[in-house]
Amino acid sequence: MADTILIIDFGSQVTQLIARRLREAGVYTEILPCTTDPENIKNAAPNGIILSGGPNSVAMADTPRAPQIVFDMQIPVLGICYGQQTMCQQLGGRVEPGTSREFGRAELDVTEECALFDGLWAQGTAHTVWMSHGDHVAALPDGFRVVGKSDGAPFAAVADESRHYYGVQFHPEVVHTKDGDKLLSRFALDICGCSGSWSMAAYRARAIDAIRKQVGDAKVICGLSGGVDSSVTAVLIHEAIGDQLTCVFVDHGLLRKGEAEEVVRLFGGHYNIPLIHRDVSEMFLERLSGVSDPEQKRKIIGGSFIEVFDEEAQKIDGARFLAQGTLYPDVIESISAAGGSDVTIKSHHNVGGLPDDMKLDLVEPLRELFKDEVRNLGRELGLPEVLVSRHPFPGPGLAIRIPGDITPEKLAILREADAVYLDEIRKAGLYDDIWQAFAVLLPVKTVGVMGDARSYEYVCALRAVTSSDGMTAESYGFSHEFLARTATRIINAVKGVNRVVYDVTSKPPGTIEWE
Ligand SMILES: Nc1ncnc2c1ncn2[C@@H]1O[C@H](COP(=O)(O)OP(=O)(O)OP(=O)(O)O)[C@@H](O)[C@H]1O
Ligand SMILES: O=c1[nH]c(=O)c2[nH+]cn([C@@H]3O[C@H](COP(=O)(O)O)[C@@H](O)[C@H]3O)c2[nH]1
Ligand SMILES: NC(=O)CC[C@H](N)C(=O)O
Ligand SMILES: [Mg+2]
Repeated sequence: MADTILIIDFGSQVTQLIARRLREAGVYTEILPCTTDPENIKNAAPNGIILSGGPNSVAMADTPRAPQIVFDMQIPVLGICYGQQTMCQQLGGRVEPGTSREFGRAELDVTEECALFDGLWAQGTAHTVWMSHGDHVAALPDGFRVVGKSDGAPFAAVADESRHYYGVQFHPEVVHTKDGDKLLSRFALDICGCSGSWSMAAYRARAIDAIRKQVGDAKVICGLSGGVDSSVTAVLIHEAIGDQLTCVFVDHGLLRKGEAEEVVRLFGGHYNIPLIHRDVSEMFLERLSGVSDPEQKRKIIGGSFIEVFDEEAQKIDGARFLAQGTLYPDVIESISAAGGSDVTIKSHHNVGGLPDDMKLDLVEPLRELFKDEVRNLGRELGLPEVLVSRHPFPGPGLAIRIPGDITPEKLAILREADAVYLDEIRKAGLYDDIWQAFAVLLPVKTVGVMGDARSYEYVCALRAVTSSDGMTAESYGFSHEFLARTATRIINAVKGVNRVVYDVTSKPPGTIEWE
């Protein structure tokens, strides 16, 4: 069994980032909700435990606490934000509510040396950290001492080295906390004694094991879009269960130009996995006709996808499972997690857009990973680089790139404009510098002058972003010359567009897609 750090989740938006930082440090992690049965904590046999942040207030009655077993196991514990607060209170300290709020950047003064900071942050130095709290620890339990403070948190870092207990009010897991990753790695490797030898190869082995256990000798169908996530999912599952797997590629009429042929060629050519190609474009377009609300579009698409998968499953005797390339960002944006803090931003078709009465059970081996980790897993599995480094393309396709209602005419215009845009990006050698690029067709017509005549046509917006995991993103800084050239080519080549604009919004406050 690998070294394990257990994360007890109190519902923070960034709990998964703790897991991710530990994976980067070569440490295997498991996340359990704070309401878990204490037996599960014992059975995980962790080397150490991290208590996450959360939206509740320790100062209120009936808010979650760490199961007592956490403190009975005599292993190192690190409490982060809510985790620090509840740890201090449960061990005999006190938390004060709502007097000194800190959100965003703060300065941590290291007031004393401690094992957690060893070799990293010296006494008397100050460091930029990221805070997000209203409550703070106001009295320490026996055995603890303060080792760092900030303006809003007199007990911003605390330690009881004899028991190997540590607490921080700031969030070491977010990139805005400088060297926060090193702090977490120090906790896992030096304080908990993990070896740091866990890797994507180990993830692959564990995932394959879990897939075999879950599906037994049943048959599985896998929704394959030709994108990175579903390709990695399919190859991983194929490695686990071989010919029990059939892939289904759904052509919903919302794909990009030439995409269906490309998927069949890219995937069909490389792998020995049966691939069913279903053309259901008429059904999708009919159901979407006249619908302009983004969430309604997403629900219709999610439901229709499942209908097609159900039909295909029935044709394959005994197919009980549906595999999807769902990633963690799809999950966090779509549903409210155990702690109840996550708000719904948009219903990703494969999570929040799923119907309630699903017949197939889900197999989602990538559900805890971020995009760049999936790419590394794909490389580990030997997928070709052209597949692994493809830009993401959303399941609902062009439907969420045409604000307002969708018509065959608008789809045709968008397909052409998008193809020209991507061709220009490839020609300029920029494809791999950009995380995702696409065109959007706005439901707005403007006046232009073309060949001395008046035109009255749609506006096309171009979007390109850089990102590492899609959770945050920045608009890509094209040269003006590139944008002007591309705009000219789109207007010349695509009938129905007479104006092109570039979207410079980052995420947040925008999202990557327009709906
Ligand atoms: N056209 C499609 N046919 C079948 N399944 C699909 C289709 N589009 C999406 N899916 C399913 O929905 C999942 C989520 O879609 P998503 O776009 O996030 O992933 P992807 O297409 O595999 O990868 P990428 O993010 O690189 O586009 C996919 O992994 C796949 O299982
Ligand atoms: O498969 C998907 N089904 C969806 O419903 C969906 N919505 C957004 N996306 C993709 O997710 C990433 C983040 O997008 P947003 O910033 O727009 O939420 C970007 O890469 C988006 O393209 C989706 N992918
Ligand atoms: N991010 C957190 O864990 C916040 C903890 C608690 N809700 C507070 O405001 O102090
Ligand atoms: Mg996709």
